[in-house]
Amino acid sequence: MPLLLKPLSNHLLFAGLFRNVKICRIKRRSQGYTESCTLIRHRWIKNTSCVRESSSSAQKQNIDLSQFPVDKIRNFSIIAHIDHGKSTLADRLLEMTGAIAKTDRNKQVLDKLQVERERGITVKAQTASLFYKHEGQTYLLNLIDTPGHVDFSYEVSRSISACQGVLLIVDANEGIQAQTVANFYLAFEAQLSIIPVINKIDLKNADPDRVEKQIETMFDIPSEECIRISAKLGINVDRVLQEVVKRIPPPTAKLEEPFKALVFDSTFDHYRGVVANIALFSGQVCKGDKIVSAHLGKTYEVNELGVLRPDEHPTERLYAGQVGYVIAGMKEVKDAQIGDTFYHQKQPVEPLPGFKPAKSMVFAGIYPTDQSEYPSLRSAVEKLTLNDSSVMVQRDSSMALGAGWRLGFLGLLHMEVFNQRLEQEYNASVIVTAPTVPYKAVLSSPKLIKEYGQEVITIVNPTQFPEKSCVVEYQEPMIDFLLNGKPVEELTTIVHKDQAYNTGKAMCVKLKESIPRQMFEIAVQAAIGSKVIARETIKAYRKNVLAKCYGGDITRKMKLLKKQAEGKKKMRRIGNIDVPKDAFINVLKRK
Ligand SMILES: Nc1nc2c(ncn2[C@@H]2O[C@H](COP(=O)(O)OP(=O)(O)OP(=O)(O)O)[C@@H](O)[C@H]2O)c(=O)[nH]1
Repeated sequence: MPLLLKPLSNHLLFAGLFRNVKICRIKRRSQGYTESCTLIRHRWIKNTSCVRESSSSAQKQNIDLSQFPVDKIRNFSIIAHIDHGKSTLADRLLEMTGAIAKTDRNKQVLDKLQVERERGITVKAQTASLFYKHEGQTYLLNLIDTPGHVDFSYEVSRSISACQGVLLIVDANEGIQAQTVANFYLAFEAQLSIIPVINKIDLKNADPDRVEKQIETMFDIPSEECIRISAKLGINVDRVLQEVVKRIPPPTAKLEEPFKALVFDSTFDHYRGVVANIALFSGQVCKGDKIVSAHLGKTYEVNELGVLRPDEHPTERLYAGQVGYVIAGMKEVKDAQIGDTFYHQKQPVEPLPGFKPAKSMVFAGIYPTDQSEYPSLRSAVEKLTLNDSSVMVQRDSSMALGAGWRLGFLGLLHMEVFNQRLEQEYNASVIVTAPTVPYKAVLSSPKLIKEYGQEVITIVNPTQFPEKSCVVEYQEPMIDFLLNGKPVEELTTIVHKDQAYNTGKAMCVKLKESIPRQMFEIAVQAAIGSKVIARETIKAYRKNVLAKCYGGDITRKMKLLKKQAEGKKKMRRIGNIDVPKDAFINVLKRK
């Protein structure tokens, strides 16, 4: 029986009725902005996206992207530590370029997911194309807002692959934090132009001078290159756009070469199948073209393509250097994997390198609460992992809970957000087992070595722990402590992953208290592998031992300098940092 919907006065019927299908989508207008909702089995669920008020200039007019040759394009990401103001700055840039209306309701527009709005954090990178007039020329700026939390850093590394530059936002009060450093290095290693932006200068405790010096010391970027802004109040934000045009180079894409595009993000739309976000490295593509996925070798016909403003805005074509979306009848999740390359059917190209797989740090089992819901949960997990390719998926089963999966996440917050998205976006009801970290076991039993085909195995499921008698040793993840980027062996410690952040933070604080200030600023960092999880900064100090030594008594001056040198000898040198023995004792005693 078709389900009948009675349109309410202030509701707008969006997608019609499907024969024998109890799913309907409507848009309802509430307090000035429009929300799309999905009705499934007589239950209202809020959809993942909120369509915000757009400005009149951003109404769906025809956009001819051919007027933007490569030299009129700038692709950039906004990167920063959590809460330093990336999404707020993105709002201002969208407003200033007319993509959204300037109203109090348009807050963190690029945080489209319900989970992002509820938690007030970004978990998915989002793209928006802006048109910006500068010195009589109109530029196409493609902005990607990224998450700040370490658990979503995979989003940052993927976004960076579609860009030539970044805005590195630093809070004028908090200064450089762990993810500022980690994200800086991601951009630096990708050889992108980095524009430091000191945000929140309106705060009472803002100290932009100090932050400018930090940026100069840590990243070797002259303080004159920093832009001081208040994203909240819109102070000096216009300068950010001017500098994007001036300092970020255009993409090196060539229009005359065959079409080649990198899939840097994908979502699954319940009605239209896979929507792939692509960055065009060369050539052009238009509606009706036959494109091939290099990963699967499958051919698809382009049904729709366009730019994100930040909502989908169809266009006729996309050209080299541009960033947009493409819908090509891909109904299966595996049809558009993130990192895949698309090319024209008749012009095969060498695929782009794609992305390094993410390394899972936390594992948990996920099972449907009711086994009859296994097929629908499988489809939900597949669709969500298309949108979040950093989740590792392995089939699993348990005597008590039945068939399910063992999923690998980048951290506990990542795990929570994934489960919340399963519930909110797919109406899934799941049982999640206690999270564990991956362990390694060095096997001694020849039988087991033969069975696994190797001597060292990784265990992500506690039930697969081999018998103690068959194992030489078990290994678990550990933190290294870094002083100005150099590891300190003595402080390397093994802790449970759950306690890694707290232990790392506490030891960084203790080290900061114990290491005397030196002639230069010192970054004390706790890291797991190359991932920095906590950080403290020891400010620079310049002690002039000759300050009280008046006149030209050279022997007295020599004595003072010798004494200073002897004092330094007592300290252990690590790289270029002097660490007194007491500092080690203090920190280790604390354990
Ligand atoms: N006073 C002041 N507050 C700001 C400014 N910019 C952002 N904020 C506030 O800082 C908080 C975090 O801002 P967001 O824009 O969500 O930060 P974010 O970096 O996008 O956060 P994540 O994406 O979760 O990492 C919000 O409460 C903003 O209102 C500013 O210039 N001044």
